[in-house]
Amino acid sequence: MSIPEESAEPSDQPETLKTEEQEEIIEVEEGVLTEEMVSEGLSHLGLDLTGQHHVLCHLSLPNLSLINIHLLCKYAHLVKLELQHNNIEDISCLNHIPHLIYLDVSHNEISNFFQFQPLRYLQVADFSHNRIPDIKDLAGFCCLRKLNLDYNCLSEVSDLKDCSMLTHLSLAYNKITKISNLGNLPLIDLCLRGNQLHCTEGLEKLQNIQVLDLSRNCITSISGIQNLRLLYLIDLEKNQIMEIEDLKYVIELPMLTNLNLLDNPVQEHHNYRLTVIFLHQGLSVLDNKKVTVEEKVSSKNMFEPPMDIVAAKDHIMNMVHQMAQPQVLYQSTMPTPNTPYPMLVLTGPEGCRKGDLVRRLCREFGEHFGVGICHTTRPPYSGEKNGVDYHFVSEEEFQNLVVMGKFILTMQYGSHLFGLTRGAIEEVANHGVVCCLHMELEGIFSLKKSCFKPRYILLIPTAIEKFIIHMKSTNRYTKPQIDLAVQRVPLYSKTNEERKGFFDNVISSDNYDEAYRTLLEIVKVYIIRQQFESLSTNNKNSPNNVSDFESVEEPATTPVESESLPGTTVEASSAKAQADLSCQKTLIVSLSLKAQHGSKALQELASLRKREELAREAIVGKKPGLHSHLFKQHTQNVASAERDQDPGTHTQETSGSEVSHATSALDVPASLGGSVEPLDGTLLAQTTEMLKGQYAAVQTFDIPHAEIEQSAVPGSNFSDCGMGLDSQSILRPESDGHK
Ligand SMILES: Nc1ncnc2c1ncn2[C@@H]1O[C@H](COP(=O)(O)OP(=O)(O)OP(=O)(O)O)[C@@H](O)[C@H]1O
Repeated sequence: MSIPEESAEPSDQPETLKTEEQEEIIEVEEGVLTEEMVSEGLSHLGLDLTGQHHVLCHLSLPNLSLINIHLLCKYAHLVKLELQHNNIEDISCLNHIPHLIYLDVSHNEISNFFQFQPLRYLQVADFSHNRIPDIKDLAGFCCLRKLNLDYNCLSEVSDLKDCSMLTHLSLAYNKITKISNLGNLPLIDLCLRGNQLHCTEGLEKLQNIQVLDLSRNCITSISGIQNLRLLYLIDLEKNQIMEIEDLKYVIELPMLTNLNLLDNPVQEHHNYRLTVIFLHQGLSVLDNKKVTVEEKVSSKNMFEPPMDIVAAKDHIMNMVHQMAQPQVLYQSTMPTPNTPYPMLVLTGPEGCRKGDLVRRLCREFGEHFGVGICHTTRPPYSGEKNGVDYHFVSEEEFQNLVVMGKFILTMQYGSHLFGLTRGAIEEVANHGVVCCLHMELEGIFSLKKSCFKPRYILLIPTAIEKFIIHMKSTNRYTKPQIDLAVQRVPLYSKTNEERKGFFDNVISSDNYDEAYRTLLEIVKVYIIRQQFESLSTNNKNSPNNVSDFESVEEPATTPVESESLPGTTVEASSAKAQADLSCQKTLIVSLSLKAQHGSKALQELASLRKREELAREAIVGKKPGLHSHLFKQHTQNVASAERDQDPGTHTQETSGSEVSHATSALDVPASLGGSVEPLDGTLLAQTTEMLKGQYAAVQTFDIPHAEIEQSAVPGSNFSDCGMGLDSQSILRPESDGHK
């Protein structure tokens, strides 16, 4: 059976037609938006344009390979339209959807930027992953807040200046080499990740910006971003920032808390992380890692250590070097609980003439005071003499002295080193006088860590202009030196304010002569008290107690207090200038008193008395200790066992004591020339009488008695108002201090 040709023909014809139709339908279905698709993608019931009918106003049509979306012209009521992941090139249908608020056409084939009538209500537009080559004027899009243009073909950012509502703009992974014409956009968040920027030029006017992503560019300079005062996060990962110096613009950003510099050459710098943390102390996240409190403290200690830390380090260094040397006995300055070696230290900024004051005091009252001569690497000023003003040494010599453990303290001031040796104090102490020093604040911090407990007097300029004029007039100081000195003035006043009792007295240095008079006021009271104190100590320790001495009225402290403002001190000082004469008389009295005892200072006698007493106690077995082995030869082992139990006895002084006493139980200290006999009760009694006489003389010499009484330390007695270890300061700080 065969099929007739005719019948075969007609059946063929429709077959062919059907295939074409079918193909056409398939083609349409593949790229064209249909009603069915729309109906499936609609959601969210809302009101239409008239406000009278309810309509579905969200349309979501992702991943449908759509090319033709003209059908959307019929859906004018849409407010949200999502067309991501299609193949759309033409979005002109949007002209017919005037109330659109949200538009997502990401991942399409769009190459024309916003080629439709301005959508007045459009707030959020996502055009990422398209082929847009440039940005055009968006002036009509007056509600646009967020615009995403990531992964397009943009080479320049411009023409956005009229988007007066635009706060979020993302332009990541384009080919942008230049930012221009952004004007004063109210941008808060700007992303320029993955472009080809070399600098941050063009961003400086974005005053509202808070988050800035500039990662994965070729940025070498971030100049201009210092103007972005609200910026709190800046991502600069994978750029070409080389130097810490380049970060100076970041450091000026007051709100910055989060900085990312990962994969920049600057990270290779030594101590990079701590340096950046130190430079911007407001950072809480650096390189995507939380900044810890420990890091902040370490960075501060590394780059701007508090004076306490510097002093502690200096002290440790000097102690270690001292320990490494053969131990030396310093007889004259050996501290004991009741008779510390008295010292007077003047501090203040360079140029306040504290050195001159120290020298003048020691020149005029050399029987009481001697200058402790420090070492320095600075060259002598004209007129200065080696061994008189300083021991002028080379840097190498200075370092050798450090290693030899000679220093009690060292400090660098400007480009020069300064140091105080134990020998310098001992030298003065050997003459039986008070050691006077002048030094910068750092030196004070360091000295406070030592066994010495001097009286500290702060000299502070209150009239800065005058201070500068004085410094200039000396022709000694360079401009940077003057600047440094002036800059350090607040450091002194701040220390005085914050650390109650840190300084025993404060004197204004504005007027040199007045400052000297005030200094005399302070030291005159000191001299009297010091002598009474020494005597009192001897008196207590002596078996031949001079009982009637105890009835002597306690002298007073000076009213110049460390807490008083420098200005107040000046007033006080001028009020007391009239008492200067009496002060001088007092000094004369004490000088004559001293003359009667040969050249030995009372504090020396007291020191000797103390040691004698310890020896005496050891003999009678009342207080076995260091001295006991000197007398009980047969119990040597026991004594050394005791010593071993007390690690404190291995201090420099102790070991020295052992050496010195090894020859004779009652050896006279070398500082006394080895010829002075141990004191006996008669001498003590004589001394007491002498001082009583002196005290009476002082009273007749017009020392304002009321002044003395007013400032007396309540509850204290003579033995605890000395100027040293375990004693209250003579001029008691008003509140609890740090001494
Ligand atoms: N051992 C030391 N430790 C700490 N500071 C010191 C030491 N020796 C000196 N100084 C201080 O170093 C600073 C510089 O010393 P320099 O002798 O150049 O000062 P100056 O110009 O004489 O200052 P001033 O007029 O205040 O005495 C001064 O403030 C001085 O007091």
